Amino acid sequence: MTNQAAVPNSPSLWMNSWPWPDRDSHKHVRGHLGCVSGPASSTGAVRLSARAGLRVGAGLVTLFSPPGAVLVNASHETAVMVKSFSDVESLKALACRTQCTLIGPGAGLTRDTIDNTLAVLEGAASAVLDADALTMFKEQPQRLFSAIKGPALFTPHEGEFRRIFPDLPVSGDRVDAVSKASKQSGAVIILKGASSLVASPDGRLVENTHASPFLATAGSGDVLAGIAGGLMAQGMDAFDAACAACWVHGELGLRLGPGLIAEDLPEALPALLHELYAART
Ligand SMILES: NC(=O)C1=CN([C@@H]2O[C@H](COP(=O)(O)OP(=O)(O)OC[C@H]3O[C@@H](n4cnc5c(N)ncnc54)[C@H](OP(=O)(O)O)[C@@H]3O)[C@@H](O)[C@H]2O)[C@@H](O)CC1
Ligand SMILES: Nc1ncnc2c1ncn2[C@@H]1O[C@H](COP(=O)(O)OP(=O)(O)O)[C@@H](O)[C@H]1O
Repeated sequence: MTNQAAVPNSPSLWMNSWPWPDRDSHKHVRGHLGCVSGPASSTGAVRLSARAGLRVGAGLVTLFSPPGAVLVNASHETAVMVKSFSDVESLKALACRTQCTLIGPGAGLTRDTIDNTLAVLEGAASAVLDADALTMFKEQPQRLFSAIKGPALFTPHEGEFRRIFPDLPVSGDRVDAVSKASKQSGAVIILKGASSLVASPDGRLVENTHASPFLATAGSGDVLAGIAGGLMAQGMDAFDAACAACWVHGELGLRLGPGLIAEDLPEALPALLHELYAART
């Protein structure tokens, strides 16, 4: 047991590290987020992440798309860019040009997702792994953990957490489970749920209860991953970005309430960001 108490999440924990642009900032200074698309039939999830990353302030967001999904991605996107990759080497080369690359939402339960996830961890300066990028390592979690070179954030829901940390029961002491998981893997972890826990390998631990049950809707977690990735692309520490993303995501859920769908979340960000910007010290 860790006997560790989680610190309640609040803007005071991360507001001073929020990456606001300077007067002279240009888009390249504001960071480049890459988001890896799945196949043509499942591109929506990662587009939600990309949109959230752009809204939260990344200067550039590019969808890295397999050739067969380029048309569907390009026909949906305007400010988000689309680049094709045909193999792991070309994906790695694209990820190398980002400050953060996100993979997993809608990636698909295929061997390609394993290879692409490893390429992202090798190429990108930092990485966010969600959904299928975690699930696909359920038979070989150590292979995933060994591939982490830089800051990495995992954003599992409980089902995904159980798959890659089968020895750490989340049905019991969640704080203990997520703390150990973070140390075991070397990644910052958001264990999502009605209350979300954020753990860092260095022992930091925060609990976010600032949220709404209306966030329990398809694609909401994809947006959370995109917010965190967008902040990491702008240079925010992975743990601070994870805490900030949980709070902001929760606040959006509280504001939007009944009728909320995932697409609403990135579009509601500007009003909230205006308030945080005005409140900065
Ligand atoms: N718009 C789009 O394109 C969208 C596409 N999406 C994409 O779909 C793919 C599949 O993702 P997914 O999360 O829906 O399914 P999956 O990984 O099979 O896990 C489901 C199983 O896990 C368990 N479980 C336990 N606790 C849980 C919890 N708190 N929350 C949820 N599940 C929990 C539970 O099983 P049980 O514990 O009941 O046995 C449950 O049956 C993935 O690529 C994702 O990105 C989505 O993002 C939606 C929007
Ligand atoms: N009852 C709830 N109260 C508050 N937040 C919730 C609740 N249920 C789910 N959430 C949040 O909604 C998001 C759901 O993410 P996830 O399960 O990955 O869905 P998806 O894969 O559809 O994006 C998480 O951020 C989670 O913390």
